[in-house]
Amino acid sequence: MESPFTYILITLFFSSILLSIIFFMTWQTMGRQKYALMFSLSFLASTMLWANTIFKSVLFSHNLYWMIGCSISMLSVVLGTWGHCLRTQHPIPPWTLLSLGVLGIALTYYFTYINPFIGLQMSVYLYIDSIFLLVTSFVIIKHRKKSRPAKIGASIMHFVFALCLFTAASIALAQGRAMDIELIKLYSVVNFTALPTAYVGMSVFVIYMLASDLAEEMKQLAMTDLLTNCLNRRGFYIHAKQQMLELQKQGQHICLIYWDIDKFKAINDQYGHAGGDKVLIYISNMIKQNIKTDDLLGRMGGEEFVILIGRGSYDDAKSVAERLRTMINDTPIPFGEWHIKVTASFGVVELAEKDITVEQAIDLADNALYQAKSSGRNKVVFS
Ligand SMILES: Nc1nc2c(ncn2[C@@H]2O[C@H](COP(=O)(O)OP(=O)(O)OP(=O)(O)O)[C@@H](O)[C@H]2O)c(=O)[nH]1
Repeated sequence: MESPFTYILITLFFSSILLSIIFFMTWQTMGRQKYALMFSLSFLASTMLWANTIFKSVLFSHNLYWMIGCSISMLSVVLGTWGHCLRTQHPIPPWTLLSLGVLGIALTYYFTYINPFIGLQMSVYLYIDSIFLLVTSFVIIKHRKKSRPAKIGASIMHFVFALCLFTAASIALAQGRAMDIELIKLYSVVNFTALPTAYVGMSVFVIYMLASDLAEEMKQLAMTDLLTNCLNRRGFYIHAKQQMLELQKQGQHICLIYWDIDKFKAINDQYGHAGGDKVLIYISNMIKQNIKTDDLLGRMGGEEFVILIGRGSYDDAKSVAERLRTMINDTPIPFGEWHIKVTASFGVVELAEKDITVEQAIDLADNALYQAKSSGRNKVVFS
């Protein structure tokens, strides 16, 4: 009859294989993101770690088994942390992670062969593993200002896993230079109860986090205009409602600007659809660069755009439209050997009343735009 620990190890071995396969498939199906491959390799390393522990007494001497286990464990956490840094575009350089991993292996080698010290031999690499997990926990939660539940969960699970490793390491260290059977028993209890739970919990939360990344990406895609990368009509309505409340709370003076490129059909006719597309992309980028990051720019369809802005006064807000009109008028757009001359007309409405809706504001601004068009184009009309 094998010890119950062996069955736990076998379960961990198979769980790690499955996790490695899941992340490999994620890598293949989610645009070959490097971080998913790193996670797959990290779990593959864990698989080898559990296999090494299962077969330890059969294959290797105790010290060799320990060195192999410590090296694979380091490899696994380095790859995992590296993956999380890639996912969050965190600037920690990979060589820092690798150096810390190599330091863990070197110290363990030193306390195993050169200056045998059982407490340090067993604990140093676990302490370093827990540093990696704490770094990962921090990197996940710091990624974006607003954390989603999946990220909070994944960050907490990495923290819990780090805490379990830290506890196991501290029990091992308490042995001192020689082995202490009672402490080894306690170490095994932590190793085989808290650690597997934290390990599986952490892995599941990472999968949940990647699924939630995908959901977020889909949501963004559904609200983005693919040609200009601005918000589309749906995205604009959703964001504008929240933004209006936010700007009202800040006591800002809000304006909605509805604008439309003049005689766009003629541009298409003269320069082809590609020329028209170039004009749409160029102008929307130019506008994005010349409004504040909090201002919302949306493409309502065709060559019609809308901007929601908040400023200290209505005069400031209204002057934005005139500034943008002049800029478009003064900036011929390079297209092949040509420079396309473009103008645009603007309708502007003040959102002075608190209970005005985005839809009503757009209707009013659209009326003003219509007047700008019918009175000669290339002008700004206030509602
Ligand atoms: N290149 C390109 N053209 C588009 C796109 N969407 C709509 N259009 C074209 O935009 C043109 C809009 O023409 P109209 O609505 O007549 O407006 P206009 O020619 O700008 O005239 P005014 O608005 O009155 O100044 C149509 O020819 C559409 O085919 C697009 O994504 N790319």
